Amino acid sequence: MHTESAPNAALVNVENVSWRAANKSILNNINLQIPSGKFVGLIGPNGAGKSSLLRCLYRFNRPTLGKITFNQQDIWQLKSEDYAKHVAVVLQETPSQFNLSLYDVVALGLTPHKSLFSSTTQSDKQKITQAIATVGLEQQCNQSFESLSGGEKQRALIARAIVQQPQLLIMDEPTSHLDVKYQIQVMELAKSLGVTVFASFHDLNLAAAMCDELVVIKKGEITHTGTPLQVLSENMLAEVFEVCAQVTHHPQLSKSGSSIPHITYFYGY
Ligand SMILES: Nc1ncnc2c1ncn2[C@@H]1O[C@H](COP(=O)(O)OP(=O)(O)OP(=O)(O)O)[C@@H](O)[C@H]1O
Repeated sequence: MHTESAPNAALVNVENVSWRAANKSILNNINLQIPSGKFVGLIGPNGAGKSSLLRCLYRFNRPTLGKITFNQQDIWQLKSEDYAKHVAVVLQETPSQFNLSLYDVVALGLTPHKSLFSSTTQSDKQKITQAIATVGLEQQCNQSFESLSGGEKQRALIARAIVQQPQLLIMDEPTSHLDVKYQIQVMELAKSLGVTVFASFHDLNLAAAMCDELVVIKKGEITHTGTPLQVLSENMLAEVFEVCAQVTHHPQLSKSGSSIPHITYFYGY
């Protein structure tokens, strides 16, 4: 398979995807492109279909209709181990890791790249140690994964993704249990990897600050796409999220120098 994409070419293409479960239409005719190298946020109210769409992208849900391509190849035509080499997933609920140490969990990122029974090389060990240092968890290296705090667990899973060296990082609400500092830290860490990221958010101000592009989904359909400035309008917030809000500008500019929208919510409506 191709492993390189030109910057801004679509790494992922979602074409006319619908997904039904329990006799209900959950996703309805989704069309979406995720450009290579961009940080794309998926936002929408509870039950809109964010996790369902992300699950289609990491092959947990098989679309009922339509097609998803990765580097122009249908993801269901790829061998699962090939897809796993290129796509890392960080979820909201940290899975139980059977008494593994933080180091062991991060080392799991190598699994898609290794053949069965092959041993860990010196260079593998270096990659693991380096990733742990990148997320600032050297002190916790031998601690059991289960004993880490929520923020440390999420950072460990990002370290696992760093070791995996994916082209695409999918994150489903990875910060919802974290305090403000870790919310920012985990997302900035994901951004610093320089890979394509597709992440769902509930915190719209965090999404505005982190994302190059936003996709809005409501009742299984995409309603808006564009830059945070284009998408996060007071009208959209009223229509899609049913809140009364004022959108102003954040005092900081984004790294690319563009204005970051900032939402202030009004109460009592
Ligand atoms: N396997 C399934 N079987 C039946 N219904 C499902 C299944 N998976 C999801 N749904 C339903 O699909 C709808 C969308 O769920 P989904 O988890 O994708 O929404 P979401 O936007 O991620 O929501 P939230 O913000 O609350 O996490 C919900 O009504 C949910 O109950």
